[in-house]
Amino acid sequence: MIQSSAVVGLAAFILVYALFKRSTRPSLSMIRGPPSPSFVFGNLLELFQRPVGEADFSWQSHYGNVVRFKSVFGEDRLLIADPKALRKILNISTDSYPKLPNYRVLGRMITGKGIIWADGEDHARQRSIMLPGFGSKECKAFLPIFRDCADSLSIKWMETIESGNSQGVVINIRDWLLRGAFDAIGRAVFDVQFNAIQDDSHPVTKKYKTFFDDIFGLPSAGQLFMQAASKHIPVGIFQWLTDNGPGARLARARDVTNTATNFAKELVQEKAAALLEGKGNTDAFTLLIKANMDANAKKRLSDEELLAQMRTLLIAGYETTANATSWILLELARNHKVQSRLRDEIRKTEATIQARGEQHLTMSDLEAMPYLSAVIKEGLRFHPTVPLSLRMAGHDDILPLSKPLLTESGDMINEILVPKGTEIVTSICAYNRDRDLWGEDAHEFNPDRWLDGTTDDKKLPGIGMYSNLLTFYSGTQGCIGWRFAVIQMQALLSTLVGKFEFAMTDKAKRIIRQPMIVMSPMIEGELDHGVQMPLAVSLASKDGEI
Ligand code: HEM
Repeated sequence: MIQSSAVVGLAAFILVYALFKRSTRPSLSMIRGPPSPSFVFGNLLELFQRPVGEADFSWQSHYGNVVRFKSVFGEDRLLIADPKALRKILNISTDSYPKLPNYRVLGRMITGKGIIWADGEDHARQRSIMLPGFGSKECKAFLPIFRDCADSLSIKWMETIESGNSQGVVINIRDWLLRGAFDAIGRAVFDVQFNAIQDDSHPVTKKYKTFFDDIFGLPSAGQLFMQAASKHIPVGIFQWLTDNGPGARLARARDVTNTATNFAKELVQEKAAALLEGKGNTDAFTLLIKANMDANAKKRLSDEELLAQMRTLLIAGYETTANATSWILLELARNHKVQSRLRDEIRKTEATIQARGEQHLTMSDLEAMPYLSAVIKEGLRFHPTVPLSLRMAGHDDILPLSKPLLTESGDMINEILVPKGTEIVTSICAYNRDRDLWGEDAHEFNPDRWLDGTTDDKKLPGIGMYSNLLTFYSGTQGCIGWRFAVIQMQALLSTLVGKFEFAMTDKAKRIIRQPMIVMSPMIEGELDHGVQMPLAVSLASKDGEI
């Protein structure tokens, strides 16, 4: 009784406060957008309860690359996919577009006060210590680890196919790719053997395996409401609520935090001791600790921040890459010609390696495979694993637009005034499907666009970490692990597509892209079975024919 009165009281306070705040702010009413089906939830359910991109693409095609939609209690938010506007937000005026304070509280709950939580100078300081572990040379040096993981996965799939008494079996490839990504992160970033491909009983892999699904998957209307409305709760109180509040999702997050913190503490101590003895390894985290030891006192990360970076790298690095690779294999299963052409390129590379009298692919081999690169870029464009991110206007600002935008009054404008406090969805998935950038067939999976001149770097807007894609975000908050991810995907795809053929199953035809911070595959009608991508897998013929 007391609890429900408190909830009603809190909701009433939020409503009054939200209406007051809104009445004192300049309006966004000139920007067009979809009608809101509900005063309480606005358009949030369309955006976060439907498959990824459905709302973004439909709004983009109706209203253009800047869309006004409603958050809770009729509050305006913007969805932005316009390249020039995004460039200003992410590359030019980053400090004017901070992360949302209430979402930072959620970030702190999941990773601690690390780089995902940090903003402004704090963020720049943390990032400068983390970057040396993820340079081009460092990531290329991880190739043997990625190859090993791909080989171990292949052995498991071969065993499954052989035990299936037939040439083909159905394998939940997403589950295996997740195990492979754990092992890759474990060895390359932490120099730890999780051995998840062999057996996923390590306490860390067990706790993290369904982390995103358990905490962010299939959010109820109430949860979405609370996430958005929490902006009106003072940060200290919201923080206390996430640390102590009831609810299975919060309890799950706290449980994972405890496991991860214990794991991180041991490892940080071990690595620091090894470095002091002059025995440091070349895993990314050792490089990070070394950079920290070498930094001047003002720049140095505290012990708490070091632990937070470990949790951040663990969380940021496995599901993203595993899902991205799964989505590409789904496209190959759907597009046999693409799959076959990729396998031809892999066979030619294998022949070159044999002719050299060697066994393993090198970075130069991978870099000399244009079709593999085109398939990966197209997969990352078409299925961006992190489909959106939120930012807020720190002060009134003017955003330039790449293309004139039609307003409610019928005028065409070339820039928009964004009032201080406006929450902005930077739509990675909508930017990646913009027809002006990627061509009329932007909604089709077509690796050739990267080879036939359709995507002309000179015409693209100069944002993103990789090939003008927004998939790894952009600017000083762009993904630091993008090279790590791309090389891992190169190793995985060249090994797996060389050895196996992938085909659709009845279930795979019902795969949908579920939003859970990352974009994960689920089967329509089987959402309660969790994340899965069941594909038919058989041995690929040696001559590359399917
Ligand atoms: C296909 C794989 C990946 C995708 C699509 C991806 C995507 C992203 C995106 C969109 C962001 C920006 C998030 C935001 O600010 O809201 C980000 C940040 C980040 N990513 Fe990745 N990521 C991937 C793999 C990785 C890997 C493998 C690592 C590390 C091993 C990693 C580490 C990070 C870190 C530390 C940040 C925070 C950077 C900062 O705030 O300065 N990511 N990633």
